[in-house]
Amino acid sequence: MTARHPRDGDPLDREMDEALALANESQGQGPEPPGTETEEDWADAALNLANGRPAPSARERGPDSPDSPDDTGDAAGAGVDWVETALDLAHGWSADQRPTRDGTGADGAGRAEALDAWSSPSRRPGEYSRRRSPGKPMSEGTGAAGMRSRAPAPQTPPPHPKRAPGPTSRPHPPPSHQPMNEPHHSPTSWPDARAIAARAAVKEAAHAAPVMRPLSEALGQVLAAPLEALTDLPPFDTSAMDGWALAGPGPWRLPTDEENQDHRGILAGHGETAPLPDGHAVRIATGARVPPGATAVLRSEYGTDAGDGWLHASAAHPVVLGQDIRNRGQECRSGDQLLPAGALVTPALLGLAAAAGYDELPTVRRPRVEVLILGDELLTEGLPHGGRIRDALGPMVGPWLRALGAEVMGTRRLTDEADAVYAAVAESSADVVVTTGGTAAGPVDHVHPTLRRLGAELLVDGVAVRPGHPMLLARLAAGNPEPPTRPARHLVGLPGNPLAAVSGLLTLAEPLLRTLTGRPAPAPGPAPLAEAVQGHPRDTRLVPVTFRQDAAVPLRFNGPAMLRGIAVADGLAVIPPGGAKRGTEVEVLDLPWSATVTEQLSHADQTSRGTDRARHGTDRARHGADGTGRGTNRTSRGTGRASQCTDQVSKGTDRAGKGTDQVSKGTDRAAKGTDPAAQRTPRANRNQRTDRPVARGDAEDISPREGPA
Ligand SMILES: Nc1nc2c(c(=O)[nH]1)N[C@H]1C(S)=C(S)[C@@H](COP(=O)(O)OP(=O)(O)OC[C@H]3O[C@@H](n4cnc5c(N)ncnc54)[C@H](O)[C@@H]3O)O[C@H]1N2
Ligand code: MOO
Repeated sequence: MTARHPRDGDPLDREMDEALALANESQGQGPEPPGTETEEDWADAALNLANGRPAPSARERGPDSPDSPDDTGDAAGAGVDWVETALDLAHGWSADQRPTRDGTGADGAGRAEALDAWSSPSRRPGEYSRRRSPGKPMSEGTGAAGMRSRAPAPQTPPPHPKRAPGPTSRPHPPPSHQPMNEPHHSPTSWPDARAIAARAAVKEAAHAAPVMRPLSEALGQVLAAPLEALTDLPPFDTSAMDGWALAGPGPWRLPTDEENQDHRGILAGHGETAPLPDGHAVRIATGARVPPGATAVLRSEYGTDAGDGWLHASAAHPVVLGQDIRNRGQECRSGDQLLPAGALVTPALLGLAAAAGYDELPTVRRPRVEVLILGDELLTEGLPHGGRIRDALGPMVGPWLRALGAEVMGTRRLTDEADAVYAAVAESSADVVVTTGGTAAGPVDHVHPTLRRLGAELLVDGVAVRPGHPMLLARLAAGNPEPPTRPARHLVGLPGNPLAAVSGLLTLAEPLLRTLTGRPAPAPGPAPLAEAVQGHPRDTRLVPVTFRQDAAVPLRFNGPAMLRGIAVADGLAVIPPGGAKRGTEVEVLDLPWSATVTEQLSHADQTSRGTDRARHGTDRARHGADGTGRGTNRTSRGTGRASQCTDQVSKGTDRAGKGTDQVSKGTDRAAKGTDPAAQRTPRANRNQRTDRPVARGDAEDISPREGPA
């Protein structure tokens, strides 16, 4: 699905994405990235780093420079944008010097407005866009058939001119054979896109009825209601030790043989026993119900039964009132809230729920998701051949969505035919349809036309993020062809470039599914960068990182079409427009790998029992113990991962060492409360599951009367 009309998009943006990827890989040889400095600096640095050479002055370069952009295949026309501007600035070209796509110079009449922008090279990209994009964004009523955009005004500078709306009044539904898509309009900022995705399905989530699941099938689900204790815990006064239950001060009279029908004394599981008279003792086991009248428990190693019918406490261990008795209700009283709605059902929660009297749990219904893979060029097996490549997203997206809490109904591969895509989306019974590929504006990119034919509402149409900017989120109308009573469905359009698809998963699918699965938002997890990362001047970048000593180390192979970096990553660092210097605390998005591992373990465990029931249970447990897994993920950060990534990272220990310095400085500052980053949760402290509200029952509560074990 790669054939494109030359006027449709941003090949130069993509070229710059690749340049950014290369720049990161070769930072050791290049200048420090400019951070938030000028766009010209950024363009210079990116290009030099990408080309692996020191930065010459702009005047040293000319139109014959090897990094000339004239091989990009982009038509000029509406195609002028900040990247071209940056390239020209980097090359020292003026507008009329800049080579055109056909190599003949300025492009003629259609170019006039664009050329106007070149006359002031110090202008920022938004200014060019503003001058050349007088039209309203599509969201303000461009009349694209059936499509409305709710995307708020972007925080980033105004849109790329190619995405600025043109006249889009088109009859509804448009013809399915429409060869070319509408131009993109203004991208939504990355934070706004995530916020919109998180809010998009609030109504649907609220109306979904909880599903009662037996404890054996509830692992990895989310509680749909608070977990309230159905009993006191412990439910009765309990002996904490093997020994004797005592009444009053000693020595204590032991039962005679006649009285002591069971020489083992009171065992766990026995019903209520006769009251213990003052001055008497009786053998008792750990977990047994303490008899009425007992005032303490004496551990077997602290007392002596001399065989004369009397029990003596050792002088070294004087008996304290109530010692080694766990009082009824010490952990909770019946009706206490143990965990809030939204808590992830972990193995520990299952244990607690059982202790508190539950046989089954009310869980949030998992959203049903269908994955549609678009692209005639994709092979499902064997080696790439004849211009065709392996489908990397089919095997990846479904499991990723499961890890995010979805029930994946299936993954279908579709041909690049408009009607096939339309039919698949229209007929899907999924709550969320996730497509891959076809989001751009080429002749066989059918996602936008399909949404138009369906009268979908575009909530996000392009995001100011690299990679992944063509990603989209739409609400599919609940009317025809569906029954009107049906809740709205959503569609997440992931771009075809594999890392761009990952970016879409984390930017749009994760917040959408988080709402639909009732999970709380993860606490922000900033980490200091072990090295500087080049930024895009206008868009957020998501860069695969691994952790070394809690600093985020950017990984190589982070180009839009590459998965090699993300495959060894611990997370995706959120690099703000303009870039980030070494030591800067940046947000790092977690990857749900460990949940997938949990799924596999669960699967292995269940299938070894070989029952249908087990298969069912595995399916249900599939998205795994997110929270517990995260802890594991984080603790492994400084150890195994670090060695694994030695050849992944572009810098030696020197840089990382400096990064570590920055970490400790950051920590110091945070401790003093002077650093704004201290407002957020440092990643190092996040093993404590800050993403889950703390309920009363979370607090450790050890009876002061229970001695040390
Ligand atoms: N003229 C323009 N062309 C492109 C633009 C643009 O703005 N203007 N944006 C580029 C960017 S950025 C991306 S990302 C892609 C998104 O395009 P689509 O979502 O329409 O995806 P495709 O064209 O179908 O595929 C893009 C690329 O990815 C490969 N691909 C697709 N699916 C898979 C898969 N399942 N497994 C592995 N690889 C896949 C496909 O072969 C293409 O190479 O558009 C750019 N173009
Ligand atoms: O390169 Mo695209 O940004 O991969 O989305």
